Amino acid sequence: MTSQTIKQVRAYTLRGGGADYHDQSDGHWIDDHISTPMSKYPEYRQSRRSFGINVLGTLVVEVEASDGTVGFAVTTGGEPGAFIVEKHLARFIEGARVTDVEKIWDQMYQSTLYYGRKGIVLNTLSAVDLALWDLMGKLRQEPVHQLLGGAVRNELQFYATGARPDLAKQMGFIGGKLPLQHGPAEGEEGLRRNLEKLAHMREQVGPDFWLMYDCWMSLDLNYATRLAHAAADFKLKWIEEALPPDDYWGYAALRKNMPAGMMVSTGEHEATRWGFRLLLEMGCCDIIQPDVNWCGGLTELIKISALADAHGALVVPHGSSVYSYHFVITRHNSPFAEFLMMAPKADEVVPMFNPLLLDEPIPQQGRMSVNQLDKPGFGVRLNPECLLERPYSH
Ligand SMILES: C[C@H](O)[C@H](O)CC(=O)C(=O)O
Ligand SMILES: [Mg+2]
Repeated sequence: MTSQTIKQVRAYTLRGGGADYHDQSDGHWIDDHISTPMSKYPEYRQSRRSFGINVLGTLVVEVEASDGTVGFAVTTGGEPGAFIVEKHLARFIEGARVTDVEKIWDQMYQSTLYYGRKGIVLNTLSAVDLALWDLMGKLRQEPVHQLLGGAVRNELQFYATGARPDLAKQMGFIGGKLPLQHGPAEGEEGLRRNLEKLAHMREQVGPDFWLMYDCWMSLDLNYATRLAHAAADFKLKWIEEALPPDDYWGYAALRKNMPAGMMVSTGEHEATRWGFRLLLEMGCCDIIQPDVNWCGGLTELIKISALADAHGALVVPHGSSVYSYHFVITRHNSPFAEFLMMAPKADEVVPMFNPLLLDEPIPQQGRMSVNQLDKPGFGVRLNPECLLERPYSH
């Protein structure tokens, strides 16, 4: 395999679900009055699609080795991501050895520093990196979790994110994370509704099931502190992404303000070892949540995770489907994983990147055996019924 080089890299886009899991149709819980940084504008409060949460769509990156074997990965990045891959990053990938992941990562990162560092550029870079890991696995006929050092346990355990933790409990998950629906602009009435929802769910699921609130960057320090203290009565396990991702100082203060036993989690919109270093060194949170498809891919996540381990923080990746599963099963400081409920009513388990991937494993009774991951690479295929477009080529 070491002699294999990369013949070609190709970038495609897709609309409607897939890696851009916010790109859903009307009536989906994920777009039903969720608190966001845009909620202060009443006209953008009811729907996140109204302010363009789904404008990017899915990006698919394929890398083809000299023997014709193809690795691929997906992310959120759509057409701008496709442009970056085809017009800029391709020069560092084509002709390189398949195993040169560190060098390719470094060249992609350093060459985009002047317009990158986070966001869409890092999403795109992540997809290239993950496609290379998929290709290495396929060429070696080994699952990626084996390339990462091997599973440290026989199964993954999941909590579910969605509007119905009560149903998630019946489906065997270990916890349920609700989207916070009302932000500071909705005042005391909104705060009361948030707490009523939590109280109702606590009643439904009993005292021991984990309940969390995902605040999607939408609160301020005062509101988040008040919410956390009031939510302690209903045994909220953690408060997630309460503040804007650049407010490291706010997170550090929030963590100090937490009621006993409640954790702060964040990081799904953070990227690279340098971004996570700030979160960890400033004591911003107990759990970091890098999205494997956004934070820099696996090559970077290995570094982020080691740093978190040294700081005593857990790494529970945001979403990321198979890209998370293959990593989490190999790390002691990633004791459980997230499953995003993509059924419109959160009432059944469907694959997270539905409909884009074939063979995408799903939890059964909130668990996934390592055997479900024992296929070469990430073990998934592109669904030929999803019509991919290649907007640029080089
Ligand atoms: C439910 C959240 O608002 C968001 O759509 C997903 C997320 O942040 C998470 O799964 O975590
Ligand atoms: Mg979140």
